[in-house]
Amino acid sequence: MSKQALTGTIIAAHGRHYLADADGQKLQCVTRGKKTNVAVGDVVKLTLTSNDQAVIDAITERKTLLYRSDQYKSKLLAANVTQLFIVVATEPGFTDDLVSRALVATEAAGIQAHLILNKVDVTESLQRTRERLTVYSKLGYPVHEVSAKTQPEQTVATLKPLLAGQSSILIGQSGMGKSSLINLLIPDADIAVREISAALDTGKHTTTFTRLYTMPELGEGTAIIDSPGFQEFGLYHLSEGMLERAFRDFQPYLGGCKYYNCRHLNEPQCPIRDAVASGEISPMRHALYGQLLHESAQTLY
Ligand SMILES: Nc1nc2c(ncn2[C@@H]2O[C@H](COP(=O)(O)OP(=O)(O)OP(=O)(O)O)[C@@H](O)[C@H]2O)c(=O)[nH]1
Ligand SMILES: [Zn+2]
Repeated sequence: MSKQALTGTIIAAHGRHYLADADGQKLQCVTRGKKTNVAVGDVVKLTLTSNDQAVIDAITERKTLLYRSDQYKSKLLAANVTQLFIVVATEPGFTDDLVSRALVATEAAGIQAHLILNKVDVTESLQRTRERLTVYSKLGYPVHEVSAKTQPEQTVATLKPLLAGQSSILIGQSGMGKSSLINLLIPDADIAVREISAALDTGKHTTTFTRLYTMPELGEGTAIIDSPGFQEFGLYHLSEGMLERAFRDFQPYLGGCKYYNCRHLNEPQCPIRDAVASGEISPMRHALYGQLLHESAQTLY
C-alpha cells in the first residue's frame, strides 16, 4: 500500500468522521489523535490509508470560519464560505432571534448575508412577513422572494446567479422550506445524502449532518452547504467589541458615546440608546445585543 499525499475538500462531517472529495474521489477520513477541529468546507491535506480511506494531516488556511457556541464550547459550522442564506417563510412564522443571530455571526466572520423569503404564494401572511423583514432590508441585507413549491423554475432562476462562483451555506428553522430549495438546486441531493450516510456510517435514520454539494455547472468553486436545522444559535464566543461591530445598525453611532467603554445598555449620553428611543434602531435588535453581551460574559472556556 503506497502512502500518497492528496488535497481534498471536506464535504460532510459526523462526529469525528469526515468525508472528503479529492478530485472526485470520495474518501472516508479521520483526524490524527482526538482532534475535531475540521469543518465542512475545509481544504485538507490527506494521506491515503486504503482505496477509500485517508488521514487528515493538515487543514489549509481558511478564508472564513463560521461557528456557533454555547457556554461550554464552540461548534464549527462551515469553513471557507463566502455567503450565508437565511431561509424564512410566510408560514410558519420565523423568529427574529435566530435571523439576527445568524446575521451577527456573518458580520463577525466577514461573510455576506442574504435572506430568502420562501412561500410567497401564501398571500394571507405575505404582507405582514414583508413588513417584518424591512428591518433587515433597511440594513442592506438583500431579501429574495421565492416559492419553491408553486414557482420552482423561477425560484431556481432567482437563486442560481446568486450562488454562481460562491460557496454558500443555507440555514433556516424547521419548516421554512430549506430542503425544498436544496432539492430544486441539487436534483441529486437525496442520492448524495444516502451515499454520504453510508460512507460515514451514520445509520439510516440520520441525515442530520452538514454536507457540501458542488455545482460545477455554475462555475469553478461553486458550492452549497446544507446544515441541519438548529434551535439555538449561541454566540458566546463573541467579545463585547466584536458584538457592537457586528450590529450594522450600530455602526453610524460607534465612537460617539460619552464613555469610551460604553456598553450601550444603561449609560447616559449614548447615541445608540438615543437611536433606539427614536426608532432608528429596532428595539428587537438592541434587546438581542443586550442578550448577547450577557451570554458573552458567561463563557466557561
Ligand atoms: N405553500 C408553500 N409550501 C412550501 C413551499 N416550499 C416548501 N413548502 C412546504 O413547507 C413544508 C416544509 O418544507 P421543507 O422543505 O421540508 O422544509 P425544511 O425547512 O427543510 O424543514 P425541515 O425538514 O423540518 O428542516 C413542506 O410541507 C413543503 O411542502 C412553498 O414555496 N410554498
Ligand atoms: Zn453607548
